[in-house]
Amino acid sequence: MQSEHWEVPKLIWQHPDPGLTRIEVLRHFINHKHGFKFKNYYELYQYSVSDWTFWKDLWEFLGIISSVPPTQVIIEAPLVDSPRWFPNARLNYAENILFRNDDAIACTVARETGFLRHYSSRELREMVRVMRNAMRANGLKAGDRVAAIVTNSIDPIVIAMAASSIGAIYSSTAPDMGVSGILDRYRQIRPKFVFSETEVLYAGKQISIIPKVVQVANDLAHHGLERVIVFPSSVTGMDVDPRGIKNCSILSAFLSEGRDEPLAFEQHPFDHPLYILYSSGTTGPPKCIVHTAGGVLLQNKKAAATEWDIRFDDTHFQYTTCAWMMWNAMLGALAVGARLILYDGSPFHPSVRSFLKFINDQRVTHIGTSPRFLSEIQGQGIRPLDLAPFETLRCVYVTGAVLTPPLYEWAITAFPKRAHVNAGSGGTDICAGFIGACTPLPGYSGEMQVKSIGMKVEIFDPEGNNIEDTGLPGELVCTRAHPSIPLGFWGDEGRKNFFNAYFAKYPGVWTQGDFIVKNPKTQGLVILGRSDGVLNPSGVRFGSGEIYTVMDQFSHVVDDSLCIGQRRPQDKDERVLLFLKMRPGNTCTEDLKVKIRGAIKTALSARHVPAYIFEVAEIPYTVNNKKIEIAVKQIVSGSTLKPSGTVANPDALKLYYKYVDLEALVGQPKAKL
Ligand SMILES: CC(=O)CC(=O)O
Repeated sequence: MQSEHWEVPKLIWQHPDPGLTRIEVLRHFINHKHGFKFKNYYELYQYSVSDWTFWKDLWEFLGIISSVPPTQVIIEAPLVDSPRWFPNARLNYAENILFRNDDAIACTVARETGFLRHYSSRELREMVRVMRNAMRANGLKAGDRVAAIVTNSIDPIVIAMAASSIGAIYSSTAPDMGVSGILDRYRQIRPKFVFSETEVLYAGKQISIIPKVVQVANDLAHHGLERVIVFPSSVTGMDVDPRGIKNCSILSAFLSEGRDEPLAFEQHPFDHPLYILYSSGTTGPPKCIVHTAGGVLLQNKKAAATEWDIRFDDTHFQYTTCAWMMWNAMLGALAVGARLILYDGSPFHPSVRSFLKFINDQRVTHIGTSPRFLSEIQGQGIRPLDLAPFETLRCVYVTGAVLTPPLYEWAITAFPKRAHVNAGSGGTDICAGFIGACTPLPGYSGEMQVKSIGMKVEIFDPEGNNIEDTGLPGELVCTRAHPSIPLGFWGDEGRKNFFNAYFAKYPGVWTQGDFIVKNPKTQGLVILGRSDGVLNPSGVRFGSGEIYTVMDQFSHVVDDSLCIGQRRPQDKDERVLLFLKMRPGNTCTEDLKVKIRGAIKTALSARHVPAYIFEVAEIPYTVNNKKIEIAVKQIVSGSTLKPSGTVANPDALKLYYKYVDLEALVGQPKAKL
């Protein structure tokens, strides 16, 4: 769509008192400090992406705790070389996250069973102290790796903060990941310790993960692992017998090995490694992305404070596993003095109604969720506001996939008007956001509001021209350094894989792999899908997100959908295939297909109409709840794939092989309408 065809979508957000927002306070802070006269977010943003001093301003504004404050902001270097930030500063990440030391609740652990346990910030620090001392007694030192197989509970925070207090590097996976997925990751990073829970509770089922831990421990013993530390889940509190697991202790025994020393935070450079996260490739070994302590701290505290406006004593609930970067990112809320809700389990068990009431009862101020969750409750005909008033709720942040306009518009009526429904996009690659919310600015249906402060995001055409003001879609790129560019990939000799992952497409420019468009009328941004999943029938390029938006109209009968392009070696052109997973009791009738085709034609164009629509039993997802489009596209185009441990339901991929030979299956494509 060219610039002149864009419209201003429905207004869905307007702050009643924009001057009170933290991002506005940051603007005044910077104006005052430098004598600038920036009038609005956009002027502040321009400064943030053209003058490195912005990041020092931000450091001061956020009150980053350091033993040596920075004097120099950056040693400039090409992005691909991960420029050094704040080279002379010394700080500790955990010291910043655990800055509160009082009786206010820092974390609340909750489970499907109704289990609830609060931890004050004083208790949390004490747990970290004991863990740190045990780790030190067992020889953990800066740069060593500590890995975990854990649910979202208090334990991963304690382990990660204790590791970080020493300068060790923390990495976690969720217990639902398969053995090969865990080994693909941890064999590469060679952890010294692995911490693991022994059972998991999900959708009412208690599952022992001991057999998995045995396999992981025995294998990793050949890859540098010195100790396995197991503990029962906080819900069951069951006794654990560590005898079948190599080099294994139970947590209480491990903790008793530490000396009684006070909590201390070792001071390291800003770019000291903190976390290893994994790229969610659905085939091939995962890439181990090494993130820096200072970069993650500055970015995640920035987002908590200025993007979501989380404040001291607020309550933040990000629904996530410990395998998704949103777990790491949510710790930014602790760094501003808020409480975290740590929930693990299904949001639908015993019922989504009780889950929503729990959010209300815990007086949550900020929820982080996914479009999938919202569309599920919408599809079930549940409107949260009918269940509870959500009196404290101020923000509903949605990420992980595209939040479509119908879902946006439903969400603003489903939650209180005061709650800022907004969407953001970034990724594991930077452990931060590229695009997100700006509370004082108006928000429009289907659009993310702004480029995040400090993030020089542009939209490129295939030749590398910036096309963002044309209204045409292109590649999301980042053309300037920011503090959470990772150090690189673990074990990536010569940085070859790092280069190929982000810099092969445009020289010197970070390519994120998202297909994006900007509405020139509002400056709002819309992710249309992953750029390697772009659909391209007869030369019309569009993202699957556009089809999913239309599919929201059918959410009462269609549970989920997957839209991909098929192009086999013998095909002259690509064709669009749409797969539907129906809600129980519904089938994909010819009549429904006609309605879907008609809706797509009306909303988009005849060129967007799928050549085929099929009912399938399952849509494949990654363990981080992302639809797997690329692997399905490859399968239906004739490739045979070996799914990686990142696929949550690998058997679902098998359902798609039969669509390679479509002609045998259904004959020639029908006329489109
Ligand atoms: C912030 C994000 O972009 C999170 C994700 O989708 O992985």
